[in-house]
Amino acid sequence: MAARRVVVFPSSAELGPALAHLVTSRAEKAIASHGRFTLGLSGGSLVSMLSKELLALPQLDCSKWVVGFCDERLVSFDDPESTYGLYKSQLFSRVNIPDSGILTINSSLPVNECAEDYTCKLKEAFPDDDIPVFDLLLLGMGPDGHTCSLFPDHPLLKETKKTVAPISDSPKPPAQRVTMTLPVVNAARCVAFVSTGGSKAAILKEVLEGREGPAFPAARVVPATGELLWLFC
Ligand SMILES: O=C1O[C@H](COP(=O)(O)O)[C@@H](O)[C@H](O)[C@H]1O
Repeated sequence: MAARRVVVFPSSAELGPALAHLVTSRAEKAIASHGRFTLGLSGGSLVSMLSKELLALPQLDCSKWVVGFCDERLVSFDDPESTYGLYKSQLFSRVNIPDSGILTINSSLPVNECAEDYTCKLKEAFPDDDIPVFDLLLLGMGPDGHTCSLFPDHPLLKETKKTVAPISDSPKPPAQRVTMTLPVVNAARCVAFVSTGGSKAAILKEVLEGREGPAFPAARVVPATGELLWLFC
């Protein structure tokens, strides 16, 4: 297990540029080592912060990026809840990432088939890995300690075989989603949580310091050999 690094920023004005630097420095390193950069994106508050910060960079070359989704809501891409839809309008449409480098779900499928289809897409994108190994996963954490679409006390926390799982009883709407499982998250080369807002401070303390009772989903993110970073303000 690699060491965890926790960085506290006074505000999102400082956290944002550090996040952009993390992404571009990991991209540079990955492309130099294996010719492409594989990035897993979360939704929620991360979308606008990441998009704004990456677009503010003087130069951004995404031509060798392969982007997947740590979780995705099963809604059409033009629905305001669609994580892909939000990134498309705020980021992908403004940078040079090829369409073939964006691994979207098929939102017209029923949730179980959608998860199977996304599993196949990841397998095709990572033909040499038994389990997809992303260069960088950017995760959020909800005020209940959830991450991806892995919620407290949910049976999906125990999933060990699937790389992508369906969920149809998400306590946070929309109810139907697909999510990377903990084995994929914990196989990444680097996992970075981005957490902003005082409302999450109490739960963050419990995630970082542990608590009595079952660990929160976010606390179960412990990359086997990769790095774990927490960026929060
Ligand atoms: O529903 C979701 O929530 C989490 C946390 O979102 P935030 O708005 O509290 O940052 C997010 O990471 C996940 O991708 C999303 O589907």
